[in-house]
Amino acid sequence: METHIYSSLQLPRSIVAIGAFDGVHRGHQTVIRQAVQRGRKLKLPSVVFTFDPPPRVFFQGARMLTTVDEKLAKIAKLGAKHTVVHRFDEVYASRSAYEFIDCLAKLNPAEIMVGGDFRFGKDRLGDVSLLEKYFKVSVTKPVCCSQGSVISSSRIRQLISEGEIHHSNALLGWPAGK
Ligand SMILES: Cc1cc2nc3c(=O)[nH]c(=O)nc-3n(C[C@H](O)[C@H](O)[C@H](O)COP(=O)(O)O)c2cc1C
Ligand SMILES: Nc1ncnc2c1ncn2[C@@H]1O[C@H](COP(=O)(O)OP(=O)(O)OP(=O)(O)O)[C@@H](O)[C@H]1O
Repeated sequence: METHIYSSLQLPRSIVAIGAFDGVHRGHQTVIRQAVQRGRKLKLPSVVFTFDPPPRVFFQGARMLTTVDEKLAKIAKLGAKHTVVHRFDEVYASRSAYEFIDCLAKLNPAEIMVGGDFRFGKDRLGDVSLLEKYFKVSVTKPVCCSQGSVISSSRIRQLISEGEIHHSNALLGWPAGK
């Protein structure tokens, strides 16, 4: 896997998965795997576009589940060809949804994979329907745990804070630290 930390990447065509991907939990794994599989099928490079720190860590001081290196190692295991890591800071967060779309356009995505609740740009004003005006978008169905609730990094953080390590590992889909 080629990693592009805080640098821009330009590609003639690609398949892109976007998200904070903190923990690279089972929901994230599904989004990323779909991009990897689609890329293999269409013979296009798969790109995971992510942020460091995760926006929720930056804005809300949430506990980070994986360091950027751990996150990159997990994404590599899932078979992505490239990972772009964008520094998430005050300046980046103030970029508009349209500026983010311009940035994605440099990757010439044939398809973009995200979950239905994906938001982007200043004040989270960009959503899936805006993205769909510019690109072909595939929305991954929510991946749920055996009890039926949607898996999220927030839920895993809560379980860890309650000492529910066994349960949090089940939602992560790989043991903590691996
Ligand atoms: C250019 C850009 C600007 C953003 N600005 C904000 C913001 O002002 N407030 C906010 O809560 N999140 C902001 N975000 C973070 C998004 O809400 C979201 O967390 C991010 O796109 C990752 O998606 P995910 O949380 O679904 O993984 C921004 C994201 C991008 C790409
Ligand atoms: N359980 C899930 N099933 C399907 N897609 C998901 C799931 N969780 C997240 N995604 C998608 O994966 C990408 C990255 O999501 P993100 O990093 O915001 O995860 P999250 O678990 O919802 O995080 P947080 O709880 O911190 O908001 C987004 O496109 C999001 O919509």
